[in-house]
Amino acid sequence: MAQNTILVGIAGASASGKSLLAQTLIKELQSEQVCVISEDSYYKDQSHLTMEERTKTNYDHPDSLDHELMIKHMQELKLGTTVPVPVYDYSIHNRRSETRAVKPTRVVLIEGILLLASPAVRNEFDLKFYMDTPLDICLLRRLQRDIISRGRDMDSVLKQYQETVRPMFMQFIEPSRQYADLIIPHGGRNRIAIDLIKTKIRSLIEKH
Ligand SMILES: Nc1ncnc2c1ncn2[C@@H]1O[C@H](COP(=O)(O)OP(=O)(O)O)[C@@H](O)[C@H]1O
Ligand SMILES: O=c1ccn([C@@H]2O[C@H](COP(=O)(O)O)[C@@H](O)[C@H]2O)c(=O)[nH]1
Repeated sequence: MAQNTILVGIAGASASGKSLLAQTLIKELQSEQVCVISEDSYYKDQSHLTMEERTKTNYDHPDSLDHELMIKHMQELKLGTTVPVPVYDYSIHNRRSETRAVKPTRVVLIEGILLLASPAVRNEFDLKFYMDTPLDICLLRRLQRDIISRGRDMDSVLKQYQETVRPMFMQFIEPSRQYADLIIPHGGRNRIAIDLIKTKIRSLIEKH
């Protein structure tokens, strides 16, 4: 039996442009056969911790993510099942009580920092991309984004960057680059990469 849902992974450093690339593809493809899930949705539930304790979590280590649930959802999507994806709220460092129903569209884009770091997760993907944006550019974009959209201040972003974001990038994310099928430079506005990926996705939708 032909596989119905194709899973496409977009990995890379925080603020490398993964989400922008995924959203641009969704907007420009204008197809009901494509949707996007963020790995961030699968940060573990932290309701049992105080806000102060939550700020100390290492959100760049694989242990902070419920990859088991994510893999279960990836496998269910491939079997044609709609899945309840958790909704994550960065401002409280926790999941919200509601979930988002994601249907098994022909192509499901999944974007996240640690998608290629473990064999169990990366083996579920049919196509794997890695956003290869220089780290200093990522830091500048993260500072701006986290202050404007994620309820953070400059001191906390810089402290977290030095204590966990950069070290975990070196330990887990950068070494996972070798597992990508395609490496994308210049961030989420790389027009040639966007057009090539759109052509590939359209051909997958048409073959269906
Ligand atoms: N090529 C680019 N040029 C300018 N800004 C960009 C570019 N790529 C991403 N950004 C901006 O940088 C920030 C981080 O990008 P985002 O897509 O959220 O990264 P990620 O999903 O990898 O964490 C966002 O505010 C986004 O609009
Ligand atoms: O509560 C949280 C959860 C995550 N983070 C940071 O988010 C990034 C991953 O998301 P991107 O969209 O790829 O940037 C990761 O580096 C975590 O440090 C957080 O700060 N707080």
